[in-house]
Amino acid sequence: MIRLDGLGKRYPDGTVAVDSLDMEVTRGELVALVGPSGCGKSTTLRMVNRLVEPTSGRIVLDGDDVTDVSAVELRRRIGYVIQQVGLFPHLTVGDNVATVPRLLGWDKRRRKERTAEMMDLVGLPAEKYADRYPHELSGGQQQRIGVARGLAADPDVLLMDEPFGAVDPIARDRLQGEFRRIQSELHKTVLFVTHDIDEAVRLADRIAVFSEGGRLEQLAEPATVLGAPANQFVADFVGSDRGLRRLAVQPVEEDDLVHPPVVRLADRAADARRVIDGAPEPYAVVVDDAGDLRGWVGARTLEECPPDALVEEVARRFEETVQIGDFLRRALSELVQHDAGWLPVLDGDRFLGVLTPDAVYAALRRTVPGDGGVDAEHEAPLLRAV
Ligand SMILES: Nc1ncnc2c1ncn2[C@@H]1O[C@H](COP(=O)(O)OP(=O)(O)OP(=O)(O)O)[C@@H](O)[C@H]1O
Repeated sequence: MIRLDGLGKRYPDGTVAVDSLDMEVTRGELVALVGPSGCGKSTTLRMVNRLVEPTSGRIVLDGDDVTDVSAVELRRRIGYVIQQVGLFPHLTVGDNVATVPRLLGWDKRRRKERTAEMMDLVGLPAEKYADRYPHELSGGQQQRIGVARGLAADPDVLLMDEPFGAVDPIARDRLQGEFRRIQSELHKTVLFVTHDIDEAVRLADRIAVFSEGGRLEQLAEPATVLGAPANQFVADFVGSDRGLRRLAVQPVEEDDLVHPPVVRLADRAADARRVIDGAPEPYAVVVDDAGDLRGWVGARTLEECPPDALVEEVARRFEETVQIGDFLRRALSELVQHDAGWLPVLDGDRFLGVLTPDAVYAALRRTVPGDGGVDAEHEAPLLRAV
């Protein structure tokens, strides 16, 4: 979808903002560009829509070299959302959203319909907000209108430069969540500049880590960048708490699970007790005949009830469960919140096993595909701190 071929920018004063960048972004993918200040992220982005002219290399968009495409045509194909410029203060919010459709000569009715659709998408209905002026919106609302404006002409590609940079952390968190939802509906091809590694981890399909001079140090999925940084630069950039960050991107997998004794609803208490006897922990998980989770039962309860009582009569419900594939962060947060030693993991209703704090720790230490960068010894102390 977007291919950068030996792309470079040397500013007239001799500053090499981007050296020779090769990179591909596939259709529907969101790639976050991260790196220290001044490493050429914004320059890279602005070369894609030709706000900055490259001094070397090519940008190929869906097979077309974009230097051969007119600026108007580019604007239709590429949406642009930025933090700094914001909205035109003298235009209403509705007119701001309709900026590109107006430039493209859409008629009034089509513009109005599209504006209403985009404003709904970002949760600010046109009836209420379209006639306001930007200063009559909160910072977070303005950012949302920025996103609506970027999407208004239904571009294939969206370039976003610190789009949520100017709002407080809570509004930022909400905007990120909303943008994830929008992206899961629209599947735009997105290049997203951020200095916030957590934002990149949360939103990106892949993260591109740049160093000075627009050098690409690693381009990989968030879990790989955090779990197997390509080199010391990337490891330092993503930070010493990357072990914790991995919680947000690493899913619970079957191999992580511990398998306690399992009893059935119709088992007798005495039989269930015998099943628990040999186990390291004094409890069993209770399932029905279909293997669906129905609760748990402790050894003491089974001892105290009549031996021919049914498990069904004494089983207790779990307060929380997680699904296979949920992220470890959710699992760990449930374990901590309920002060639980174990958390059942389900596939739909079917019981698969339990996750313990030790199992979460082991899962975080699991090597990720593409390992071979910074070695495991380097990583172990970081994870031990989790
Ligand atoms: N018009 C310009 N003339 C000269 N140098 C420039 C110009 N614009 C940017 N630069 C330089 O190019 C380099 C890359 O800048 P760029 O804005 O792309 O970095 P960035 O990674 O987006 O930084 P930040 O995270 O601070 O926004 C910097 O050294 C910057 O000073």
